[in-house]
Amino acid sequence: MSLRKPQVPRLLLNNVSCMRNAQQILRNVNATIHDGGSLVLTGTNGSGKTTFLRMLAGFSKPSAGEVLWNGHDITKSGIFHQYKLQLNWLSLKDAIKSNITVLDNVQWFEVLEGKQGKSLPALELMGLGRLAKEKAKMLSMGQRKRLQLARLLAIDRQIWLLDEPSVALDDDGVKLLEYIIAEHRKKGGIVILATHLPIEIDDAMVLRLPPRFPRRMTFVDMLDRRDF
Ligand SMILES: Nc1ncnc2c1ncn2[C@@H]1O[C@H](COP(=O)(O)OP(=O)(O)OP(=O)(O)O)[C@@H](O)[C@H]1O
Repeated sequence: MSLRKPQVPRLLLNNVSCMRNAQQILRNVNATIHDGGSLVLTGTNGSGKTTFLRMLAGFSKPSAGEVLWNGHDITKSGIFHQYKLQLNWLSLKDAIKSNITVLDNVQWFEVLEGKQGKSLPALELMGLGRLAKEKAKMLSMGQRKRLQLARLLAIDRQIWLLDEPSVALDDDGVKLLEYIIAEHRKKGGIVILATHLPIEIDDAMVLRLPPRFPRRMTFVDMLDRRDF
């Protein structure tokens, strides 16, 4: 008989609901995530994927249920202070400053983190080494996304919250994204991401959020109907 205590999950969502602007967006969500785990959020536009990530990032509080980190409620201020230092947030707003260099756009975040030396290797891994000394305004959409991913690597925190990380990436970019996610997880990192696009992540839990409103016939459906 094993006497080992059951492991406390790094993150636990216990019957969580979340409101936004007085509207119920998420209802009774449950998830358990251990070190090295990954959760992929899917669902129709407006189903609440970003809301889910924002709640985990602490931008909004659950209206019911609880989010536990190491068994502690993240909404308690002492806990949140420690928890937020584990988070790395990537969203469609990329916070890239156009008039400083690509390298400075990563290094600035790294320095704020009290770290050094990872920015250039991260940019090189993401295929932007050649552009490191250029102003960021030179970057294309996909290159901007690669820069955001280089930041994740340079800052190197445990919990990645990624909102549509593969948007604008080409095939190689998506493969790089899949690679850095796999490497991060091997080190015990956690990756929670929202996406509409296919992405290969081994053993990821997939949570499909239900649509918020009953689906009505759309223009696309009308085009599909032969008798129309
Ligand atoms: N700033 C806001 N204030 C109030 N309600 C909002 C706000 N942003 C989004 N919502 C509402 O919250 C719901 C969920 O939005 P959310 O952005 O989480 O969906 P999503 O699944 O990420 O959608 P998408 O696939 O389009 O990115 C939507 O129905 C939307 O109307």
